[in-house]
Amino acid sequence: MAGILDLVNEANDIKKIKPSDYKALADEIREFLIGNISKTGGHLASNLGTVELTMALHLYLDFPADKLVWDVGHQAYTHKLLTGRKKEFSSLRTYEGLSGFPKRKESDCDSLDTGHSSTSLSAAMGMVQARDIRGGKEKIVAVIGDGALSGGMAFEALNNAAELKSNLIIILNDNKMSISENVGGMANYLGKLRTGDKYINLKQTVEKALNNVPGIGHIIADKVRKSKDSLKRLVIPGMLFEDMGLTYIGPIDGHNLNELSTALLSASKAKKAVLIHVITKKGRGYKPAEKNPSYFHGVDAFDIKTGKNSKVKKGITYTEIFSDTILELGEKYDNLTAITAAMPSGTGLNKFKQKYPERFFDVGIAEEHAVTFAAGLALGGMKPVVAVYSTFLQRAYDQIVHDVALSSLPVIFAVDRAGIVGNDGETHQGIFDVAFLSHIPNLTVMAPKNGAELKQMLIFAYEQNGPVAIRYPRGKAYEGLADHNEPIVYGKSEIIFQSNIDGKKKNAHKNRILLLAAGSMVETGVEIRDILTREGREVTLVNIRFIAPMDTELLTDMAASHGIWVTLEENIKHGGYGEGVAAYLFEKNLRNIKLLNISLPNQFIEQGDVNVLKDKLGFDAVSLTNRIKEFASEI
Ligand SMILES: Cc1ncc(C[n+]2csc(CCOP(=O)(O)OP(=O)(O)O)c2C)c(N)n1
Ligand SMILES: CC(=O)[C@@H](O)[C@H](O)COP(=O)(O)O
Ligand SMILES: [Mg+2]
Repeated sequence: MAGILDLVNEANDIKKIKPSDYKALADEIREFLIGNISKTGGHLASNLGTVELTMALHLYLDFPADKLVWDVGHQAYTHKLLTGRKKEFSSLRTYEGLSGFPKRKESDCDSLDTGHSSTSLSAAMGMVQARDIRGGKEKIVAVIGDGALSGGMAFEALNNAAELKSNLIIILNDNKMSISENVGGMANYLGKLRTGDKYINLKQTVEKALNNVPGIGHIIADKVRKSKDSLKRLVIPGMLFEDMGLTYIGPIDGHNLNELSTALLSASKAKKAVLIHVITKKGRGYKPAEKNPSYFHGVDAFDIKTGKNSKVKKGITYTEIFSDTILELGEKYDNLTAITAAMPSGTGLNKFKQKYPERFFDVGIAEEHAVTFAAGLALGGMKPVVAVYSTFLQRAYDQIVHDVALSSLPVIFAVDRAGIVGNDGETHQGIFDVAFLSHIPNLTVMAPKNGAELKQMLIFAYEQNGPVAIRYPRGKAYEGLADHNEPIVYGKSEIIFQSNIDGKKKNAHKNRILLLAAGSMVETGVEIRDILTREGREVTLVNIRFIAPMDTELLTDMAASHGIWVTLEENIKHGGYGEGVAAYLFEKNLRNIKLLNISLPNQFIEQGDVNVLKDKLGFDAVSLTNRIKEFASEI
């Protein structure tokens, strides 16, 4: 029997149902989310917390004319359900399926493509100014979480919001959580607001009290009402926002449709930025997620009854190796400090946090600050490790250049999720870090061939006096080549399999293949070398270890004995290692060497299972071997 959600989905408009059905709709949405995400995986807790909020927004806004801007956008599943995308939900975060984030190409009700935190206010403000220039009438609302509000961009936008002369509604969705517990001064401030009285009631209470004062009471009330500031100083809880030129409304119950609708209506009248502070519960409606919203922030498929992950664990991950190694280094060196930008769990710093709380820093969703904070720690004699996802490190480019590399400070960047990450799609693929790191002077950029070498590299990085970035992929660590563990020498590669360069075969040199593999591509290189060797080709496989500085000594040696070079890297082509090798060959006038640069295409890579994406990109060992054979046959 079609449920209310189906009615809304067909009508593509929540306004078509009766208010008496709202509660049932919310229940149906929650049941649908839990049922589907238990199969596909995804961001469950945040979405369970924003069901009523999203419904209220859809009752207030008229899509697609009005604009709703989600921050991060991981909590927009209900928005997608209310805008006709219910039937695609089983394809959530899969290749060519529904994105886990707002996507304008998916729906004209998605106003901004998001995935990275703290962008909503800036974008919404731009939309407001554009509306005013056009003389438009559309409503514009941004929804930002308390975690995202800890991001620098959000503060930059709030600072600028005072300039607005027309309506922007900012919904602050406060559930006390980022991925882990939210941190910082703003989190504390919001905590005070949460426990404070509601502004609307408080203001009326004060005015009523003053009016009851015999004689002069109503005069004071009148004065106070007229002199807004003193009233606000006296009663308003959201002083910080008010003093910044916004109007603050709240805190209100983010699960109460009436309160939400009243606040939206009240806010819509203001010709300025209005911040509505809503209190929600992350994970609401599913006990395991309510109890552990951090675990259920981003989940794989799970058993609804137990809440347990249905995925069978297949070996240790790079993140777990990082986590254990940092713990060992922390034990050995009391100047080792660890920093995360609101992702202690995802980056594997939870154990370090437990054991060395005084040397652990969660700075909130603030990658820029994290890097320069690390520079400060290094200047103070510490050895800071910034654990961060490749994609989020993009935020801190200038801090790396200007605050760390310029002074060659001993900061270690543990760049996790480097390469194709899969289901989070374009906004999360870790494919740009080699391009934006490897050209920075003084910065060493490394990539381990397997889990054991990640440990070796972290220990090696600790012993360096300058900044080192180590990039490694999401997921299970490669366990092959365990017997290849020669000590790391600065700037030097590791020859894994050396072909017989003394062979007397005709044109041996010309046809001998050199595979220069970086990080995760060494594993692929082993498979490629096996196939080619079985077919009688002479192949040397090198684990380059150092993306920067390049091991030019090795390249010079190999030029004398290998005529076909292939670089293998899991990052975009431009600014990659392969382009560096091409430049080297050109500068050295080594025209007889034929170079095939195998990297990811210079494009955004959509969502999907990592292996599916690699197949589609022809990035699997067999496809790459065929490309190499075709290239070699043309010579
Ligand atoms: C720049 C950036 N850093 C880190 C992340 C990872 N991340 C995704 S959601 C999230 C927490 C967001 O917390 P909040 O805004 O409060 O939303 P909630 O999940 O609580 O609804 C983080 C840190 C990100 N998306 N972007
Ligand atoms: C929405 C967001 O940015 C994070 O939750 C991210 O999806 C985490 O990625 P991992 O699943 O790789 O930890
Ligand atoms: Mg939150």
